[in-house]
Amino acid sequence: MAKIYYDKDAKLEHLKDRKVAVIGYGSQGHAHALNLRDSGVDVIVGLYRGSKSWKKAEKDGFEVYEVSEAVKKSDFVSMLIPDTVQPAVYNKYIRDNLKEGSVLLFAHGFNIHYNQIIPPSYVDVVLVAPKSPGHLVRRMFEEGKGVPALVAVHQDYSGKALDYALAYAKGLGCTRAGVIETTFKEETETDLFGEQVDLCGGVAELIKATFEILVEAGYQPEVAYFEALHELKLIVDLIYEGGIYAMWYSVSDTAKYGGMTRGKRIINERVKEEMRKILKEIQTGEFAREWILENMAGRPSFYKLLEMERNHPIEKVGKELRKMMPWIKGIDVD
Ligand SMILES: NC(=O)C1=CN([C@@H]2O[C@H](COP(=O)(O)OP(=O)(O)OC[C@H]3O[C@@H](n4cnc5c(N)ncnc54)[C@H](OP(=O)(O)O)[C@@H]3O)[C@@H](O)[C@H]2O)C=CC1
Ligand SMILES: CC(=O)[C@](C)(O)C(=O)O
Repeated sequence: MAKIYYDKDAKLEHLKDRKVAVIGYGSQGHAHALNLRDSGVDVIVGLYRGSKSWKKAEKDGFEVYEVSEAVKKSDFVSMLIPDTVQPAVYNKYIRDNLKEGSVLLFAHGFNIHYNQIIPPSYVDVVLVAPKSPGHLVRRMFEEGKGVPALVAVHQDYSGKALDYALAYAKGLGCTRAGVIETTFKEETETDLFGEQVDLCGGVAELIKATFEILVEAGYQPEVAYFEALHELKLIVDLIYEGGIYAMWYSVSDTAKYGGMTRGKRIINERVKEEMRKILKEIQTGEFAREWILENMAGRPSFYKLLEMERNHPIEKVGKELRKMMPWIKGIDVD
């Protein structure tokens, strides 16, 4: 059984004399900066000139500096910019400004695990990876709750790297929920696998396929939306609250029988074989190389695919129907 760390196992005092430079102010960056400051940590923000996040961070009351300046003014650097730009920004603005004994923190292990960033020997290198989108890291903290996280130590120059990681996780509110110690390898490979076959990729394709097949069979798009997407949230909440069995317990016997017999025809052995191939591509670095090359080429496929997602018919139907549900907070995507 994994060792799980909670509030009692983490001491914010380890950050008492530290100045944390949160580099990036996006999904994770804004949440980390706000939660840490609310936890009494001294936080500044590092961005690039012209960043649309600069004004947001200033409006939230942070001192904002260009990345190199923020690193020079700090002894704890939190890398919360996109994985794809981290190596270039690190090499140009961070590496030569890191003080001996600084802590270099990541929220995803990609660039350390695939050797895209090689830190100097005189710093601690740690991971604090919230298992949640950034906006919920903030929302749950404000509600007095927390999201679980993974922590890992890649390099322990000070002998206290895990203490710093746990203190940071506590500052985010993650030790309220529980924090598991892992490795950069395990966090990276499981996170990539989950977001590709389940959380993002798999779920999105299942929702769209359900919607498309119902609509092409002549059912109303609105009915298809409620079945394929809206109700999924309610079902997943049941699973979140009490596990898959609690969901079976709560749905009708007809849904139990239909789901237990037909679900295995969807996620069948052929599908599982494809999932194992995807995991292999992650473990061998094949996916990482493909993603790095896609970015070096200017993201030709990435933007085309994203546009197709944005223009899928389910988006138009959903936007109209969600207007009828004012309790849905919504996320500003423009
Ligand atoms: N999104 C999530 O929920 C999760 C993300 N992570 C990890 O967190 C890290 C940050 O990801 P995420 O929060 O999603 O990133 P976002 O894309 O949401 O935010 C990126 C931030 O970095 C800024 N930025 C972009 N380029 C540069 C640059 N060259 N120099 C300085 N700042 C820059 C952006 O400013 P501007 O907008 O102005 O360009 C923005 O403020 C990644 O390692 C990711 O894997 C981990 C767990 C979950
Ligand atoms: C929220 C999370 O951890 C994801 C889906 O893996 C990500 O956004 O990188």
